[in-house]
Amino acid sequence: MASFDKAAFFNEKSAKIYVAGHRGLVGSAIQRKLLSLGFHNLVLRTHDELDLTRQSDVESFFRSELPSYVILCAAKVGGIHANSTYPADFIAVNLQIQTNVIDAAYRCGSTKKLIFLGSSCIYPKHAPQPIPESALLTSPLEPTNEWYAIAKISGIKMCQAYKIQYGWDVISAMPTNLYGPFDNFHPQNSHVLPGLMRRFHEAKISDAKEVVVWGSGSPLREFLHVDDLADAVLFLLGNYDGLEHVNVGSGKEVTIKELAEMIKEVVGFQGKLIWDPTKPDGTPRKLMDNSKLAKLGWEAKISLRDGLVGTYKWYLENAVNQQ
Ligand SMILES: NC(=O)C1=CN([C@@H]2O[C@H](COP(=O)(O)OP(=O)(O)OC[C@H]3O[C@@H](n4cnc5c(N)ncnc54)[C@H](OP(=O)(O)O)[C@@H]3O)[C@@H](O)[C@H]2O)C=CC1
Ligand SMILES: C[C@H]1O[C@H](OP(=O)(O)OP(=O)(O)OC[C@H]2O[C@@H](n3cnc4c(=O)[nH]c(N)nc43)[C@H](O)[C@@H]2O)[C@@H](O)[C@@H](O)C1=O
Repeated sequence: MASFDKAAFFNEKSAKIYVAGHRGLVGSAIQRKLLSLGFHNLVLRTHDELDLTRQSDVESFFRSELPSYVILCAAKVGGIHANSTYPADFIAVNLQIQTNVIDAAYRCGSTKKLIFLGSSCIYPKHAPQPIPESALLTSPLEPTNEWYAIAKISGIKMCQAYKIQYGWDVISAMPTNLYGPFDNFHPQNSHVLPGLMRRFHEAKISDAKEVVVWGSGSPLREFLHVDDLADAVLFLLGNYDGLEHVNVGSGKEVTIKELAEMIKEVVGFQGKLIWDPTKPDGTPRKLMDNSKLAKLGWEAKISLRDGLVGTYKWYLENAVNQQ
């Protein structure tokens, strides 16, 4: 197995890079970033072309493509409602995808480095704030997304195990809540930001007087624009080869009430917000400690307000007729 030269990644513009999940929120941003930096030998497969839950298909794909780098952003993803409603899918599909991809990438022999993406929901419900990487597995998880979190924790541990046993250069990044172009704007299954953007937009168009927002409005969340995340992922590929996972966030948090007011204003909805207390709040607070990544030399650039304006523009131009 070739060893990883930290400086080399950004000079290897012809390296074969497999972006798993390239049509999703994160994968599409990573693809844009790679192309903008001059990387041109990308390997891409849609879900229909390669179902990553099928072990033998994944093994054949790696044996024939032999990528040098793998960025693993294919996953079963959704907001608080989807996580609570489809726990079997969230645990099984994510375990299958990540196990198949990580193992096949290692065994095909060509992959110099793989980055696995987890999520800030791996941390305990009542973790110390801001949450350091060392808070992993220190107390119970948030019940609304524990199935997804357990799969993601297994992914981190699998990467560590392959690094320890085989000396393979495999790392994990834990992004906070993300948003941006190519997000999922589904009314029930999406995350809060695209879900509310769509609801406020549809209320504005239909001249509705009220919009219902889930929960109490008091939970705190940290949002990161997906273009910042893509930049951080490539930064880590070029600059990090440690055993421990790395938090990736903006360092800024807002309450869901503040977020809702901001989206309302960006969309231009004039009516009232009605809070639905029958819907779960989820984790009360989820601000990550991003000092490890800051010490390596990376920080977020896109403010939440600018990111919201850009995302709403993208929504109007590309996704407004989505079902
Ligand atoms: N969105 C967020 O707020 C956060 C996301 N993350 C993590 O970032 C990563 C990317 O998430 P995100 O971009 O939001 O997710 P999306 O749902 O936007 O994209 C997921 C991608 O995975 C692909 N995919 C899903 N199942 C399969 C399968 N069985 N076989 C092949 N491909 C499959 C989809 O392919 P296709 O398009 O062809 O259907 C899609 O391109 C995930 O690991 C997620 O856990 C972490 C923190 C927050
Ligand atoms: C990224 C992270 O995302 C998920 O965790 P979450 O942060 O709780 O995700 P969320 O965006 O769905 O909700 C954030 C908050 O917002 C409130 N909320 C209000 N109104 C709407 C609403 O309309 N839709 C949604 N989804 N939430 C709403 C909602 O009640 C909650 O208090 C994990 O499942 C897991 O997938 C994960 O890793």
